[in-house]
Amino acid sequence: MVLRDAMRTASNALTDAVRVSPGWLVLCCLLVLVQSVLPGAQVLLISQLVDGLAGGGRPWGALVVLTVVVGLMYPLGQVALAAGQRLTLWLKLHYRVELADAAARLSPSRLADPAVVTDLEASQAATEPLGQLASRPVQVLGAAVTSAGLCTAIWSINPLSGALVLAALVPTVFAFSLISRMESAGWPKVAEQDRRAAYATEQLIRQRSGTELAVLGSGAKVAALAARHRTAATVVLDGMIAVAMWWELAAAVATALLFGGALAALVLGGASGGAAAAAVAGTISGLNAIRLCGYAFGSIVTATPQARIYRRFVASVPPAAPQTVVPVVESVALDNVTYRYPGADRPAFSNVSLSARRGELVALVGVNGAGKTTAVNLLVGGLTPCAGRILIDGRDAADLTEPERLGHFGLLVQEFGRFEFTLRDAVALGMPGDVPDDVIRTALAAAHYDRLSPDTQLGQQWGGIGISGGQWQRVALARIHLRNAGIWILDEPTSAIDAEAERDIFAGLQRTKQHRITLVVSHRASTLVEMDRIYVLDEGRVVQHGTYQQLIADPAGRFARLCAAQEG
Ligand SMILES: Nc1ncnc2c1ncn2[C@@H]1O[C@H](COP(=O)(O)OP(=O)(O)OP(=O)(O)O)[C@@H](O)[C@H]1O
Repeated sequence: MVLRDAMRTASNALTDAVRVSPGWLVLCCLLVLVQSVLPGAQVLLISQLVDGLAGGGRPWGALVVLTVVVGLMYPLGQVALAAGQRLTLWLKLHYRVELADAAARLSPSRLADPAVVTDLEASQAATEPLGQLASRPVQVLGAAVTSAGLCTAIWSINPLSGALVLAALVPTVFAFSLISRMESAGWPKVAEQDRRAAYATEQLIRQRSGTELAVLGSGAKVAALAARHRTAATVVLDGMIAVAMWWELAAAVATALLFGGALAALVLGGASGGAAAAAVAGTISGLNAIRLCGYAFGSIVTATPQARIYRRFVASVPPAAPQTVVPVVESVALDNVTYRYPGADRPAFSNVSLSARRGELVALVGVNGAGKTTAVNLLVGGLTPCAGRILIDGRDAADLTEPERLGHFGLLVQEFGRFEFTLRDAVALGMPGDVPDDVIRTALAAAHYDRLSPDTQLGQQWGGIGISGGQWQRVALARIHLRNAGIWILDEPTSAIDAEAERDIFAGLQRTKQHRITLVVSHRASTLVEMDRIYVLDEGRVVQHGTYQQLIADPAGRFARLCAAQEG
């Protein structure tokens, strides 16, 4: 099983190397193969040289060739190493680019699955060992050729010695199979602890969370959490190294005994002095080859689980489907929709029906946990209803492909991205393809943020400018203006924006509303006066709906109580 999996991993890595960097792979193979026949040749030449000298001759031929062979070993080894490193470099680049492409194709519904995010992170970590994988089977092959060459050379002197030299490979391969199986079980635990430690460390070094922790004086607590996870990972690793050390020691002793047996068989078989000297030199080369073979084989087996996660993840992401923005949508509706989060004991969203038509400004309002974000995720397809339908222009959204469905929406989420690119690039993310500067400027003006040049680099860490939370929100809003899809979903679109600009932004939405359906998610009653219809959500149900005036007129209603609580 371990062997079969390792062979599949090795063959996949070689296939990738053939595609990505065939030149370096071929050079690597050639150099390693040439290098691997040298120890066998060395044995024969030493035997001839020593026996020739003992016989009183001057074996110049053997001496010259032996000098060439020994002289070639070191430079060939160095060049093979460099070729292997270059192969690794290009493969690593290939895997990183391939993974970034796959991550860019992830749909919101897949991103909502925590297992997908875990796999993505594991795949990211896998690009490093994966890059090194292709040179490993070449090294194993080289070691096998070295052993076979030595075996043949020594066999010609004494067959039993030759067989023992070949058998000396077995303990190492066996030990590394066991070590690798143990490591395959241990690595996921190490990776999990490392992931948690990295997350905690990130909180310390990210500007926003780091500042909050510094102000709270609680950085040390987070550092202690990170240390706890790192320690747990280190303990698992340390245990694995201890076990591996014993297995390697046992294999080394068994190998030494087999080589010793090979030498003893030579002596008992009455070998000449030259043969004995050659066998000793061959033993040293053989031990090196076996050590390298064990290491390379172990690396393949250890990387196998990571390679499997990487390949499964990349293969699971469908090819890019171009998204076409749909600029005109007549209606959108939730039709009796129920949704229960996996593992939750009751639905977060129960039998909700609501609708909006082109030209309407519709609000979803409710306290924390009322179900507003769930409603948004159901609409855009991040979540799939347990019952009921989402209708876009009367058509069940479940019948649309994910890119088709997403093309209907411009979504401004509360946790909008603060993309520290140039202002042009940060806004141009709003729509596919290249966007001319005048279109970028128009979008920024619509979001009331037109005082900076599109060339401005955002983010001080890149030598650019720092901008405020409200200004970031306007950049995000400019992306929605640029996208200009038929349905706009704005989740607290002005939460970080000052009252004056907020008024302007809502007046702008009101003025241009006939072109689209606008759904606004908000807690704040002051922003809702402009709305044509308001749905009040409570514990996952629509408890009231109507215009602002209708809802406020019922002092016992949920909406009026919500407003009163906010004003109070
Ligand atoms: N991933 C999740 N798994 C399980 N339950 C969840 C998940 N996300 C939200 N919930 C639960 O679903 C309910 C509705 O949450 P939702 O995020 O939709 O509320 P919300 O109205 O957007 O709240 P807020 O105003 O705080 O953003 C809550 O009870 C919440 O605890």
